[in-house]
Amino acid sequence: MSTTVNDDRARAQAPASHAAASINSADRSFADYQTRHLLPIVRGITRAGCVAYAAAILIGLAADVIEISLLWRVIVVALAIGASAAALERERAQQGWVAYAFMFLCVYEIGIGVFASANTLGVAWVIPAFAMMPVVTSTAWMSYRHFAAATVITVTAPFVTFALLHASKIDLYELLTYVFTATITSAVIHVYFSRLQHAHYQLERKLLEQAHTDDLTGIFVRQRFHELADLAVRRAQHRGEAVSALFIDVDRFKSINDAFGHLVGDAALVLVATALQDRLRPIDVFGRLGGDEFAVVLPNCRAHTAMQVAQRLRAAVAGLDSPAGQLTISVGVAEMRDSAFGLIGLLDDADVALLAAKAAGRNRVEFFQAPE
Ligand SMILES: Nc1nc2c(ncn2[C@@H]2O[C@H](COP(=O)(O)OP(=O)(O)OP(=O)(O)O)[C@@H](O)[C@H]2O)c(=O)[nH]1
Repeated sequence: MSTTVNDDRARAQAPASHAAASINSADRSFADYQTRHLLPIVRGITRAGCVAYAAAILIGLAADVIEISLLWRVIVVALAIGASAAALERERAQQGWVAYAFMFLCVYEIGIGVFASANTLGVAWVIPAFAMMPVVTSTAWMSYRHFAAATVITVTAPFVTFALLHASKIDLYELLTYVFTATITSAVIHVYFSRLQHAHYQLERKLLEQAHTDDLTGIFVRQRFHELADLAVRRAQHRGEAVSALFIDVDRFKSINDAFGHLVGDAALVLVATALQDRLRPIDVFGRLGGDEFAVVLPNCRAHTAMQVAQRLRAAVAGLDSPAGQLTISVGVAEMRDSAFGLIGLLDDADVALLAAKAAGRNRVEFFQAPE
């Protein structure tokens, strides 16, 4: 599953008014989740189906009920079953594997019918196989629509087969009884499995959001910031674009805590984080590194522009109306010097510049000066 910086920002940081806009991306990620969790189940079912068909042929031959003159039919259809299972093994794209799952189902239903046509016991032998199909495949479908389509196939195919092979009335009644029961059972399994899947997906999302965002300020925590910033730096380097970073620290924050208490200190941190975030672009990666330290990675941004952004952020914080009196920040700015440096090198440079800003008196922006 690929997560873009924008998707992640939208999920983790979007205000409620943007919630509707992210519905589509939520749907997309549920489909990704299903591919992650459902595809192994579907592949397991198709592998088991291949083994079951091969076993049925061998048992049929051992029991001497397969008509040797018609053996080719069964073998041809067995190869088709194997081919559609093999296609499913290779496909990961959602549209593709769903299509192959339906193809496998159709070929398998035909395979059961062909098996009935090539053995001396006729349809009686395959009634359990037809009845098992809805139950066995009940968990494989991504939506109620897909499940309904699969049900139409698993219910229709045996009756078409029985009509073509002129099954007796008693066989038809037997089939009807089992397929009816199996279809109801499969619907129950599918509904409960889907609900479970949805609940698990929502829980997974919630836990990820909690793990990725700082509960005080609502912005990315250090680890997530590093992951997304690293991605942004690599992407910029791959495209040959400039990338810059800001290292930000609130000035004399300890004295704010000491003078006003930690609750007011917390409120000041929220004010600062919100003011900074509001002035950044959606593609910028912004995180809290810990305490009163923040960092920003600015993709496609040269030193000159990064300095302007930093000055804008500094001025915005200095203009905040805070219960802790005037708040100020110091900002260190650096532009990626050498592609071999990577994110860590870039942040190190910005950190050195931040120390220079602190040393020069705070409430300042300093650019990293590379040693001669
Ligand atoms: N209220 C509050 N305080 C925090 C939090 N995390 C860290 N701190 C405090 O933030 C202060 C950070 O101080 P420093 O950055 O070391 O120093 P400073 O006072 O800001 O001084 P300079 O950085 O040199 O300007 C410490 O006193 C921490 O206890 C938090 O989540 N809430």
